[in-house]
Amino acid sequence: MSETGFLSYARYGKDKVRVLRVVREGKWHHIVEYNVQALLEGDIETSYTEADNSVVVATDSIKNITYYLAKISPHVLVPERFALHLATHLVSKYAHIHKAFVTVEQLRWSRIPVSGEQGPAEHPHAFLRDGDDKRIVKVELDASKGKDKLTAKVTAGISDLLVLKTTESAFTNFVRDKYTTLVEVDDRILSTSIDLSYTFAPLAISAPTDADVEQFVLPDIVPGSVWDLAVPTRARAATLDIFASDNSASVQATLYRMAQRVLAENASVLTVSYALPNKHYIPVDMRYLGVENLVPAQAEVFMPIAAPSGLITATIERK
Ligand SMILES: O=c1[nH]c(=O)c2[nH]c(=O)[nH]c2[nH]1
Repeated sequence: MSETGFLSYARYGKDKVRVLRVVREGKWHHIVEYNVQALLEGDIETSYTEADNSVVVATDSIKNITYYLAKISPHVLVPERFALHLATHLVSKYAHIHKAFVTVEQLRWSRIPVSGEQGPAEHPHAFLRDGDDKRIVKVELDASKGKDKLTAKVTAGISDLLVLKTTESAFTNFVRDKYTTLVEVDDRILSTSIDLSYTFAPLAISAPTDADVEQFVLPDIVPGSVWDLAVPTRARAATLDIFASDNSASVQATLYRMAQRVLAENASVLTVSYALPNKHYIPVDMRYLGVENLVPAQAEVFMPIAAPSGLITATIERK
């Protein structure tokens, strides 16, 4: 077969591996629910170019490894640590695999509040989905300089955090020309579904051999580091706080303030990126009924517009 193209990029693996893990600590049960994507790169070209499956770790096996690690990993309750453990095992186990790309999406489960004997309490084993936003962790593990010289790039963040405010959002002074129909408003509904991601400096990881996969030792949980669970908590709180309290001149300006706050509060974070769709809510024109509903600060009935939406994105880097 004469070939006109060459393989310039190849990466494969399993997507949407759904797993719920229960950790029992006496009567207190802890859970995490993850959607995992685990992709591999390495000496796999011939599987594409020569139909050579001898270099293919089946995606079914990658799924099985994901469940095995969910069972045995001491790091399973922390998505950054679980993703790193899984990625490290994948590149350590297979000599011809040089990079692993693991994305863990964590769904929200919080303890159901109950009335305890001494007042409000949290239930030890009953949970509630208290939001559609997810915690997202991406690990890119690079073993191309040797299996004992691993470096990991860790990105973490949030997706689908849906918010809305009913005032303290304006949009004025934008370009006006023959294409402009939008009117300036000093008061509007602002709603967005927040996607946030933040990065850390690359980490050097000492790899386990296959034999000690269960004893994988990760770096210590240093306050402010990638392992510090206060980082995701603070980043989410800062994002919500700025969204609520900023007197917004635009999505762009509010985004920038959110990112500055996340950088200021988390010394180990190097870059902060947001993708903010501007989910428009349009005041309904009822003048044909003699009803006023168009004065921005007084409008009461709005039509949510599913599409199109604005989409405002940016990355802010530490100086
Ligand atoms: O905050 C906004 N930024 C924009 O860039 C934009 N464009 C638009 O039509 N409305 C808005 N709102």
